[in-house]
Amino acid sequence: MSHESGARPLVVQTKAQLREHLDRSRAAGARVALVPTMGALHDGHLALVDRARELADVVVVSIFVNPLQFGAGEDLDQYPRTLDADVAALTVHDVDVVFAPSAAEMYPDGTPSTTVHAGPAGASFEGAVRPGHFDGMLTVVAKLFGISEADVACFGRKDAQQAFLVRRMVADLDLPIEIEVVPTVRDQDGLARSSRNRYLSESERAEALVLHDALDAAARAGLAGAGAAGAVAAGAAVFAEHPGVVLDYFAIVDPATFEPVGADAAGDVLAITAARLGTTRLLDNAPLTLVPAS
Ligand SMILES: Nc1ncnc2c1ncn2[C@@H]1O[C@H](COP(=O)(O)OP(=O)(O)OP(=O)(O)O)[C@@H](O)[C@H]1O
Ligand SMILES: CC(C)(CO)[C@@H](O)C(=O)[O-]
Ligand code: BAL
Repeated sequence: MSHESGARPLVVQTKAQLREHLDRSRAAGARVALVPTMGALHDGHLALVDRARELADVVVVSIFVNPLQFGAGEDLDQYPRTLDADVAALTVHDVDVVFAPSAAEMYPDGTPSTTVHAGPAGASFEGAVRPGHFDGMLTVVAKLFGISEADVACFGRKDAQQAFLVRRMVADLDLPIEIEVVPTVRDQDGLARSSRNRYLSESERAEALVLHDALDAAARAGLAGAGAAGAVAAGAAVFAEHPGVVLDYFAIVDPATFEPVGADAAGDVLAITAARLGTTRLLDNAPLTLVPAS
């Protein structure tokens, strides 16, 4: 059960191998943490791994580019696949097991006939731009929970709507797992780390800071008493200075429901945004406080 510090993780491709290994660990009393990823790992993923290490005895990282959550015309084929580099990074972070199944292993009969439906909160924002995305995401996450029987799973706050929907699925379906949401890791200038950042050209990388700057502007407006509409306007104004960036949405939501807040909302809320730079889609979010105007 114990993992030697600095040892290469066990890399398994099949559900049976993973189950066999984890059954042995559990029989020895180990608590298991799961970190679901699509690979092309960066410091954001590694922060999830480090948190998982604190929460459990055995850390499993899954690496699977899940076809079910990609729409037609999205980047399923181009999505970076860097397994050797990923395993090397996970070795340094003391991961016990990497589960890297093929699509045939995960979906032996093709698209499963039973899937998870994300419900109304899965149809807005990311779900509106990427129809079916969250059903596909929740379906694979439910399968990973079932295969690993993990005690806890770690997700990133960068994908806030995803984390919200995973928590809701766990509550709605009484799944026996704890969900831990880990703060967003950023580059020094504030850009949220993302596997898709590597698609950006040099000039797009410089412009990508617009997401962070718009969230900052909204936070300042919220603190200054501008209200939800004023905060949205402040964020949108930053995007307006970058006509080459296509804004998908900029909104203020209630983190408890993921619904847009009303005009008279006050207190702690969440600003969320997504935008396209060329063919690359990025998303980000930040908590903000709406202070009532005095
Ligand atoms: N910058 C980050 N900080 C913290 N967690 C992150 C960060 N980026 C991704 N994660 C989390 O890592 C997990 C796996 O995400 P994924 O493999 O899709 O990486 P990604 O960088 O979000 O890629 P993409 O470019 O596809 O959005 C998710 O729970 C996600 O929220
Ligand atoms: C949670 C996840 C690994 C499911 O495929 C994916 O949506 C991701 O990487 O955020
Ligand atoms: N990081 C969220 C997974 C996706 O974009 O498909």
